[in-house]
Amino acid sequence: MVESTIQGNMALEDILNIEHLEKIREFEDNSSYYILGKIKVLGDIKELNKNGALKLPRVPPKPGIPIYRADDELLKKVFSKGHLKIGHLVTREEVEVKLDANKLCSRHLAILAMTGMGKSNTVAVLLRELNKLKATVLVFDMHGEYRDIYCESEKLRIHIIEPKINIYRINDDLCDLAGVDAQATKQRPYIRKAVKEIKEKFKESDFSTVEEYVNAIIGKLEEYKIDNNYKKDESSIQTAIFRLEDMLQFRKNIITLHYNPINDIKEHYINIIPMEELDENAVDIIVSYIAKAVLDDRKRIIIDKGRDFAKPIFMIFEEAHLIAPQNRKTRAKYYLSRIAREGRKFGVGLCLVSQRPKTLDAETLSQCSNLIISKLIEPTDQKHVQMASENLSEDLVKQLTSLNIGEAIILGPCIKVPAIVKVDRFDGRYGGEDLNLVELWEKDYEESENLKKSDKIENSAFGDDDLFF
Ligand SMILES: Nc1ncnc2c1ncn2[C@@H]1O[C@H](COP(=O)(O)OP(=O)(O)OP(=O)(O)O)[C@@H](O)[C@H]1O
Repeated sequence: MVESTIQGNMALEDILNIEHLEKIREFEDNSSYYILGKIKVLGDIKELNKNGALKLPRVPPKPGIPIYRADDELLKKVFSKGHLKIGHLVTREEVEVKLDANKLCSRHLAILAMTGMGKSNTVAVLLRELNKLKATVLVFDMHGEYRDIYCESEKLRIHIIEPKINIYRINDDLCDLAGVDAQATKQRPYIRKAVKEIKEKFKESDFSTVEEYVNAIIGKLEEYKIDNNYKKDESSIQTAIFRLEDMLQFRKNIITLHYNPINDIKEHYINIIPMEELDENAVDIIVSYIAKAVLDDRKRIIIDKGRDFAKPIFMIFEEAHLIAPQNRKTRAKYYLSRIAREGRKFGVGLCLVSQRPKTLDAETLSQCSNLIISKLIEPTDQKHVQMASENLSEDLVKQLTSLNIGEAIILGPCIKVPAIVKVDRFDGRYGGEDLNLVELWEKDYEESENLKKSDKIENSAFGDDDLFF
């Protein structure tokens, strides 16, 4: 791979001022210019022909040997043998780049780029390609971008899972879901005590609705309120009751009973969980609840039935820096890093999508061996990614600032050698695309003008006394 080139001219090397330059220019001709290319040896073709792998030769090439432009057929052997058609080499339109789906999903993936550089488009292309492989995918769709995804070339199997949480199955998170302050040292123990006593007395099946269950907890708290032993905490207990009543009122669309998210996941479908209406706290609780349920479920399948019965699943987390932030403890971060460490053995793959890599948890990011990185100009973002991924070399980092929209450096086990790829434009529609504001203004203005005209016509034609009743 030619990493960089410079152009020079021996005759101009020591020029000190413009007059000299003008004089020299009268005599020089094109032959005095030279181009110097810095190359990186990617591997030995003989090995490639033998077993399709690119092995670095032990000995560097001799100085002065001829250099040839690699022909497309050779490049196709390196880049076009995978399962997932993601695009083509940025310098070779005819050389398709196909990624190894096994290595991509089992060794996890991070899709990183500053905003507007094509992350969601890349996700949409991957979803289409994974759908062709009948993959089971679960997308935590923070902006509801993929809810209405539509592809021209491929009938996508899409299943929408409205975010829900079975609050009988959670304990401490119940206080958070109810919005009990993390420092509420009195409310929390009382809620925990009430939940514990209720669960000792009743099974989940004893409650037909989530209201019944929450009101049972509130009933318990009411008992504590009139109990002399807890008199001193009466106001805290009352506040806890208010919080639970608020939860019933404001979170009723996401709290439920008798629900296991695993039963909601359709195998071989792109399962999308639109989370645009949830606040950060609810997102954290739901993402961790589902991520834990998936990991436990896939583990149990392998432990009970063996690897041949594994049900691989690829989970995509948009806005991953909000879910697994670098400097903040969240539930979801704990489960994401567990999946990043253990998921490979149980067929659970992770894809983190972020436009703020420096705020993404470095430990979780470092478990993503595959990277699709588009333009990152923030040096702190670049440094953070480089520290988290040993395969991202200095020379590749230098390329990051010059990438255009839709161009990405792809590296890791999913591709034989790092490459700069022009990602295909998704052939369909997803929610994140840039709006054509001028077109929308024009259309909306015309519609409103036509509306005014038709109102005028209506009024003038009928006038007031002609209205038919
Ligand atoms: N591979 C591509 N080829 C050509 N144009 C692209 C490509 N990917 C994205 N674009 C253009 O860039 C725009 C933004 O793309 P996209 O929504 O994928 O960016 P993004 O990084 O997800 O942005 P955000 O961070 O805001 O979600 C798209 O509307 C499209 O016009």
